[in-house]
Amino acid sequence: MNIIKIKDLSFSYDKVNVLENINLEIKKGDFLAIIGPNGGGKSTLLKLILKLKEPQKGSIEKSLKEESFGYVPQNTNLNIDFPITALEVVLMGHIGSKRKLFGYSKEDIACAMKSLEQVGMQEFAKSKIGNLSGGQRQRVFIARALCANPQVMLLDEPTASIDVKGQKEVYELLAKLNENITIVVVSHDISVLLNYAKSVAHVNKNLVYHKLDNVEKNIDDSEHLCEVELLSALGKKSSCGCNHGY
Ligand SMILES: Nc1ncnc2c1ncn2[C@@H]1O[C@H](COP(=O)(O)OP(=O)(O)OP(=O)(O)O)[C@@H](O)[C@H]1O
Repeated sequence: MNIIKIKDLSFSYDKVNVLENINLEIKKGDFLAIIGPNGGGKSTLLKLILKLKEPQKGSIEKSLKEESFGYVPQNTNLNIDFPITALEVVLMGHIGSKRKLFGYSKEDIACAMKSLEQVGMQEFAKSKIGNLSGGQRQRVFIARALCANPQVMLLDEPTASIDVKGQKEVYELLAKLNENITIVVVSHDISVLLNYAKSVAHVNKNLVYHKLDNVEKNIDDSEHLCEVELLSALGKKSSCGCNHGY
């Protein structure tokens, strides 16, 4: 079943075309990696899917209600020096949350604790967000999106500035969540990511889609291959725009 169907989509900022004739179908249960060079249009594509921007040409059809889509943005607007706990960060994402004068309801807190448990961070509920590692903090942001009970989760570079061990932990968590939730993740950590993804969309103004089912995915994540080399290792070709002759 298609959850998202993008047809002939184009988008420009101030007449500069960033996405051109994009076609993509995202199926229920997919784990889609969106990769591509800096400025290639990946974040813009996520924002269009989330209706944070409107396409100038083409269409995006969704078979689920808007509230079924959870979003973990690239730069969470949160000052990590602000003295807020992991639990409070998660509570901010609880859709039914009605902030009371003296705190949140028991149900809100139970729901937030459940989300923290899902990401393995329950024991850090009372820790200040600034005292957590990058990987732990990211898991808290994922818990915040989980609190709204999404069927699809879109994440924009969830492992930026996290070490390889932390990256793997985040992707392993996403793979576990993928048992019930469709995952769409923008990332530059492709050597790690491709070991978890079921399909990959390479975005550089245009979009090239590869299904990764039935492909040997034992990619050595200690090697830092470029996107074209990786896709080529998977037996695919890409038009990524690097100087590799494709
Ligand atoms: N609000 C904006 N106004 C004008 N131009 C923008 C705006 N947002 C992004 N752009 C431009 O659109 C292009 C695509 O940006 P986008 O953030 O979608 O790329 P990206 O693939 O996510 O990049 P990165 O990997 O660096 O995060 C870039 O050239 C960027 O400078």
